[in-house]
Amino acid sequence: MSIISERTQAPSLAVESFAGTLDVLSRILPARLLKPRVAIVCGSGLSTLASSLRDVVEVPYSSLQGFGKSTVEGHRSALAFGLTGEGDGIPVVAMLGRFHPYEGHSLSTVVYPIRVLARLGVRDIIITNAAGSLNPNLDVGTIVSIQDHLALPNLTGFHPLLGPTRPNYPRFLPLSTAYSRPLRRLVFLAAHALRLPRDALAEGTYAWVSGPSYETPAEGRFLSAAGADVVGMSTVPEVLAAREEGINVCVLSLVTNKVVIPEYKSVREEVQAELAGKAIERAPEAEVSHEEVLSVGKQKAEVMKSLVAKLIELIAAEQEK
Ligand SMILES: O=P(O)(O)O[C@H]1O[C@H](CO)[C@@H](O)[C@H]1O
Ligand code: HPA
Repeated sequence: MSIISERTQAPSLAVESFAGTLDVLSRILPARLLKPRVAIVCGSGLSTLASSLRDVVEVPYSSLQGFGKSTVEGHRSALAFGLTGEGDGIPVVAMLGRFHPYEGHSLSTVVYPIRVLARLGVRDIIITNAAGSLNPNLDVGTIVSIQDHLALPNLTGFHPLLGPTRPNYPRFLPLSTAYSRPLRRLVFLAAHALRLPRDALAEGTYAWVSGPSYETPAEGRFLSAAGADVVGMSTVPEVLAAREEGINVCVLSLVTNKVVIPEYKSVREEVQAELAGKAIERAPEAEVSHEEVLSVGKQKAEVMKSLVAKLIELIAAEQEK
């Protein structure tokens, strides 16, 4: 089996199921919710980002052809359609849970919901995730507005856009402006409007790794030396599909942990000191866990939620200009 068919499934299969998915949605949703103006993808532990929407209609992924099931704790499996903002409200759709390749989903399944959102008319997307910090200046709890990515899987052949050319899709997608500068500007204006402290929001580069293991110290050092500020196991495939569909992309990473990059202390010297009867100082060995990731998501849910809500208001105002 070729790399392409093994890794991506036939893209045409997914394309054929759009009609069924859109038909289900058009039967379930009231007209005012059927054309969302902005989409949110909720990262690990961040499904509450959609909890401030009103008049919500939740559509389980299980009722939508082509959607998988999210199996990761902290991810639900439903689309939430609702309104935000004052007056008539701004129609928004939130993905309560995403698919990661490490769960066993093909890359075409991972990005399928993004392609559905495009067909619902979404023009701007806010993709969120939980991420580990590789940059000593980015503390746990910081929100990072992503300006670029480093995707080793893409560079080595695990890429969501592999496959035959399709009509109306670019063969060679440019990515130098993938992370919309106008949207990143609105992120900082939203933070200003909310009077968030300066260090609550930073800018940085996201490294995509396949997971599901967290990074070894050497991998952490490698990604950091290569220019990445945060690392995670999602988002980049969604960004690529969104850009291919012509959607403007904004990514917000919540730093949930520091990637463990200790200074190596020689075990030989430690043993020699021990044998010589000298006192030895052992640094505690740290490990990251998904529980820690979820717990920071929970603690920071409110600030993320208000930032996303304000950002949607600003995006909607721009769309009307
Ligand atoms: O990127 P999201 O889905 O927020 O989740 C992040 O958290 C999980 C690891 O704790 C990984 O799936 C990683 O990508
Ligand atoms: N590494 C990879 N993905 C993650 C991390 C991490 O440290 N934290 C949250 N998602």
